[in-house]
Amino acid sequence: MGSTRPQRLLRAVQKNSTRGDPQSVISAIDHFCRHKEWAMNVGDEKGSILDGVVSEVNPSTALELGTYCGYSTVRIARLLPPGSQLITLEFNPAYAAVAKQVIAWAGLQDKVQLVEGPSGDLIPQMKELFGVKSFDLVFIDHWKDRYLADAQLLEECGLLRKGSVLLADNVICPGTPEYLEYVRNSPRYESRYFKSHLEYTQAEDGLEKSVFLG
Ligand SMILES: O=C(CSCCNC(=O)c1cc(-c2ccc(F)cc2)cc(O)c1O)c1ccc(O)c(O)c1
Ligand SMILES: [Mg+2]
Repeated sequence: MGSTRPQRLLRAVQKNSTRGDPQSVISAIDHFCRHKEWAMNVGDEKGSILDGVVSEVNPSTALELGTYCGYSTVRIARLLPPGSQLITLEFNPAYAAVAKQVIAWAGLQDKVQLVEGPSGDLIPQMKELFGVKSFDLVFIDHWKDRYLADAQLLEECGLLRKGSVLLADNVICPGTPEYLEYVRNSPRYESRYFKSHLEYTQAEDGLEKSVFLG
């Protein structure tokens, strides 16, 4: 049984970064993806935009949809103030197993709750499972055809408050047309596009930042 790409990415992290140093973990993954094997992390260019939004929001409670190998989980968690929590949902058990180890290697396991399962089932359980009142920030980076359904589910479950920020990856490539149409036309959101590139490539992509108006 050969190794998978996420397993090879994890080995590169353990080999080329310092345990407990999130920045070195981020750099090791970016180097691996740029020079060895492309992988669907948000990457360094869009990652800097993500950092800016996280720092601006300074969330007490944040949610990530789509953990993959934990790259954006580490980017977000390293910027969280003491006492704040990041909950990250991953459907794929193999991805979750690698992400857990990447997050632990970075030393951020105390700030992160990684939950395995389908977002559509888990979102309605956030209040009872984690005592979440509402999310200050939601980073959306999972199945592109689940973005709209899960944004509306967050609204319906009362998990967004006036000022909550949704930040969505891949709104151009692979693309999330129905989600974009919704947040850009709904009176309940103030939406803005951050033009960038698909991770580690020159293809256009970008992040959409949408503030929930209540
Ligand atoms: O992978 C998933 C769905 S979650 C990952 C969503 N993310 C993406 O798909 C994603 C994709 C791309 C991208 C890929 C190829 C291109 F040519 C261009 C762009 C970029 C991103 O930044 C992404 O976030 C999954 C689910 C259930 C399973 O059982 C399972 O095996 C796998
Ligand atoms: Mg993505």
